Amino acid sequence: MPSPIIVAVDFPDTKSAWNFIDRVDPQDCRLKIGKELFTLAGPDFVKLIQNKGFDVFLDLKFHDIPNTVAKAVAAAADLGVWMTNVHASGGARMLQAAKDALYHYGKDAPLLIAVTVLTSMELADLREIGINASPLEQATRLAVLAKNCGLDGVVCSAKEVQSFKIRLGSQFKLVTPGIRPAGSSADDQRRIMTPQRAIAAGSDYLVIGRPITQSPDPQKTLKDIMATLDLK
Ligand SMILES: O=C(O)c1cc(=O)[nH]c(=O)n1[C@@H]1O[C@H](COP(=O)(O)O)[C@@H](O)[C@H]1O
Repeated sequence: MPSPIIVAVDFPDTKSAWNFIDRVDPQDCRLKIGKELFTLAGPDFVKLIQNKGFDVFLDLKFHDIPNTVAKAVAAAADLGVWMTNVHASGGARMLQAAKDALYHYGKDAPLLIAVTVLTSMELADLREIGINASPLEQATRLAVLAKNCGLDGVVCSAKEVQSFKIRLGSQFKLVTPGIRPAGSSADDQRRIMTPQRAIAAGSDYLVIGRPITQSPDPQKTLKDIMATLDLK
């Protein structure tokens, strides 16, 4: 069974990124390329990683007017990535435009995932930006919107997964960052859960960065985390 772990390859330069990538096995994880490395190294870097056999989640969290997001999502599809994402808070017309842009790619289209409430945010952060709902309420509102617009799933906290699986169905993919093995630092994350509990709750994919990328032996840490998971 393919690994549910997506490693967030967040590094300040390509040399350190390659040093990491060369030490992990594409059988054991997929790789997420985000704003830092994509800004530094661009599409060619993504292609090189794909050529090494890794599925790539291009995490650029597009959030703009519908036309701009549609074009950006199509550019991600042209790169041949496995998964890409947009912010659900861009609204229904933006989400629909993103979905429509992938129509012509058929089965080669990347999975299109909407970010709900960032896992670094808690109640007080939502209040600060004028949202008077709990993270669960706000994430639910955005996840329902994403599902109604035909997206493949959402990025959410593992704390929301149990409720979302019931409400949104088993086919709707739940991608959960904010994953921290017991005893590791939360860093800037707020709504966190252990890998074992996140999988037990129903997460489809675990996004894990620093606990693996900063490990002296990333492949061993990856295997250790996989050994804790009860995969069905
Ligand atoms: O879309 C994401 O991947 C994402 C959404 C979210 O709500 N929270 C979140 O942490 N992420 C990403 O997941 C990764 C988490 O990294 P670590 O905190 O190092 O495990 C980072 O690359 C974030 O950009």
